[in-house]
Amino acid sequence: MKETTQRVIDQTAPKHLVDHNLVPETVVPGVIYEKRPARNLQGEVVPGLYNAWIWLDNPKQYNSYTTDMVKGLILAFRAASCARDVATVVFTAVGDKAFCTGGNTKEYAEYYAGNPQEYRQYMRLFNDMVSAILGCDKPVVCRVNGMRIGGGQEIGMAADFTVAQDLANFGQAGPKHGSAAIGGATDFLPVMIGCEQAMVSGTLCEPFSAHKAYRLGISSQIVPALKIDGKFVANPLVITDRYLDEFGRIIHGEFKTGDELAAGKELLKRGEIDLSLLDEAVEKLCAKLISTFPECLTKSFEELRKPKLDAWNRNKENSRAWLALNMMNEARTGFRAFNEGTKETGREIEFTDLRQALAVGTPWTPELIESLMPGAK
Ligand SMILES: CC(C)(COP(=O)(O)OP(=O)(O)OC[C@H]1O[C@@H](n2cnc3c(N)ncnc32)[C@H](O)[C@@H]1OP(=O)(O)O)[C@@H](O)C(=O)NCCC(=O)NCCSC(=O)C1=CCCCC1=O
Repeated sequence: MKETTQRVIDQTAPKHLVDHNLVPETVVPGVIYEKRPARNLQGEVVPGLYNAWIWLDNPKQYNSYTTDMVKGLILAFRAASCARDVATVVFTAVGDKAFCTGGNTKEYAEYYAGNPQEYRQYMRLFNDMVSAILGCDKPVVCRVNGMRIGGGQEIGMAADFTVAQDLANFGQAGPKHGSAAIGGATDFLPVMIGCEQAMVSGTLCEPFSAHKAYRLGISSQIVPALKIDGKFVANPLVITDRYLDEFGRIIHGEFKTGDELAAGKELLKRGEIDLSLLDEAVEKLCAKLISTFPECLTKSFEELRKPKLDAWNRNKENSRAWLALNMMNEARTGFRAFNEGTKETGREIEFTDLRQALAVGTPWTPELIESLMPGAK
């Protein structure tokens, strides 16, 4: 730093700083808040400036968030927002399998199923978490270390940037597990990828690859993560070497099939996952972000968030109410099925059985729900 600027700081910066945090501590199990020194474009540490790395830490359950973790995230985003010395927030998760697969289905099935008033309170916290990301006073970079599914995709899309390792899949789970992707996805997806692709993602729940996410515009950068014999290679399960099929349809980023897929799986088994390029890309983006005027940057991202924020604010209260009541029937059934099912029985219900029952006016009863559980005799 120039000596003249340092002199001004010494003479004019207040000796005591007011703490604007809601609570002094932000330590919640399952969420890690870490301040890492910020770096400039040359990769050098900039003394006195940091990036806040907010980690989901529940890798055994694919970094799904429990109620306590939702609270932890709200506090963490508030802490980062208030920290004068924090330039950028990096929102990520532990491990290389999953960034987040949404709400914790065990908690949903064992506590919230059939308990709409409790889920309504949970949804207050969930909504506050999404709003905390969208309202963060610092730019938020989602470092996608692995799959981003369901509510995980929703909180990821609430971030300003998405930088992903290319083995990560993206998608929604709601209508397959008894929910609707109205925790942000139905607000953000049409804005980000257009109505038709949003419809495909939000209703059919077929995951798409990082390469496709990049092509559609959910991610601004992807990097390879698989190393074979010490060399990075693109995700071998996905078509990355050609753009069109013989009929002119886009196949770049689609999942391989047949022998090509089998060969890809063999390669994947042989390799090791290394997220160093992901970290490099994230650090570089953070460095670009601090090489700007702070207020002008803030005004810019606040304006650019508006299409997402407007849709979110328009719908979030209605969504909360609908999701709460849906815990009486479809969510109660779908989340229990995922939680109680196994790889052998399957973890989804027979959807056509339910539809056939409803088509002849069968009411929702506990007996109907039991009969739909995977493996029910
Ligand atoms: C498709 C999957 C994401 C990944 O499938 P696969 O690769 O086959 O892994 P699994 O064997 O299924 O999972 C590995 C272990 O992780 C546990 N797991 C995964 N996801 C969750 C979760 N969300 N909560 C709790 N535990 C989870 C899984 O049980 C395995 O552990 P085990 O001990 O059994 O070996 C697949 O995992 C999947 O579909 N997961 C569930 C996705 C989901 O339904 N998420 C909730 C969506 S709804 C949501 O998030 C909402 C947010 C707010 C608004 C309302 C709402 O609904």
